[in-house]
Amino acid sequence: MSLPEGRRGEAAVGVLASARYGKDKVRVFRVVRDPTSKVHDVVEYNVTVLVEGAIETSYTQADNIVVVATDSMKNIVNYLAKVSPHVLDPARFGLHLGVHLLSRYAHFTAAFVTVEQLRWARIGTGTGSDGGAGGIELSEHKHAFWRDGTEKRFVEVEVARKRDGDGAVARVAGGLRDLLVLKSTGSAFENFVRDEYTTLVEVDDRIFSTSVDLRYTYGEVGVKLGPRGDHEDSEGRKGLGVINFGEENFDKRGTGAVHPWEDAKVGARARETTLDVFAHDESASVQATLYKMGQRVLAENAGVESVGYVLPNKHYIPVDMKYIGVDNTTPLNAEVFTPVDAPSGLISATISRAMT
Ligand SMILES: O=c1[nH]c(=O)c2[nH]c(=O)[nH]c2[nH]1
Repeated sequence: MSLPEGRRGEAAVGVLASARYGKDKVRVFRVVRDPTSKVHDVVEYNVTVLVEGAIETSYTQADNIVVVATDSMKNIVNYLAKVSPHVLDPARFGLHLGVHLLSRYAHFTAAFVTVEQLRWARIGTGTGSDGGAGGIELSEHKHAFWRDGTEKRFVEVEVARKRDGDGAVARVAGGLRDLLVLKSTGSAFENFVRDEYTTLVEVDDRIFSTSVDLRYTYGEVGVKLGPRGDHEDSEGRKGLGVINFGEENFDKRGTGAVHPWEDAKVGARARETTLDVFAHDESASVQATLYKMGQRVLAENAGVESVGYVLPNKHYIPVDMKYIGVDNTTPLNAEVFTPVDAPSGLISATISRAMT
């Protein structure tokens, strides 16, 4: 078999095995105003959009005719943030973006969209500023928000064109990153391997702190693609109408009771469950607590197929005060700790739904 040619006509030593491109870290903020109630909803996203398809020649032949500029992809993210009815829901917005990219550009075979959501929470009206909801049943401010921690929710959407015929399949994963938690008891670590390398003492009571990264996956769903070209809805908005999350746009094959576009519920439930297990488990180890979290998330969310956690074990070391005659190391006397940035343990696992 002849090798492809390199730049100066010599035989290339490599072949393009895979190629994917797009825009990373598209920062977008959207406000949705209700003109009647004057209540505003806001979202802030970091969006990544990547595509695959008939783009090889842009790499191998320097042929940009197949390239939709990454700058245009950024524009598409902003445009859909303006016109998509799904913009307030990261999973639906990600699906809309993926479906729109394949509907609009026939030579793309797959789109990979990640939507990371930053936490803007309403300021409670109890904080006493004007603009509060006053007499109506709303205890939170209509248009003032605060950044509720560094935790982020994310959704990863892959929309892949079916090889035969119309439509595409969507694979969706959701989760959260950087949820920092700590408990000051209810955690032990005993009966581990003791050998010539062991210095760690066994403890039946310790501080347990971790920064939760959670990622869960849904079963594949069928998706309809919109008309090719500049599809417009009745009000002339391009890109709308290709997805509406009604039954007619999705087939449920491979999913259970929960669909990926219901991710808002699943994400909130998985977060609550993670916090609940963390708080209440009499932890024998990070590993054992992680496993219980995964089991609960699977049990409570029928459409979820697998749950993965990455849990750093953020060590808090009791300060040795024997030099001054003070006991700060035996379990009940350990009160002053040094939080250790590095090294940390790193415990991860994925729990998949058992085949029945
Ligand atoms: O929960 C734990 N799991 C480990 O594997 C481990 N290793 C260690 O030093 N401390 C801990 N804690």
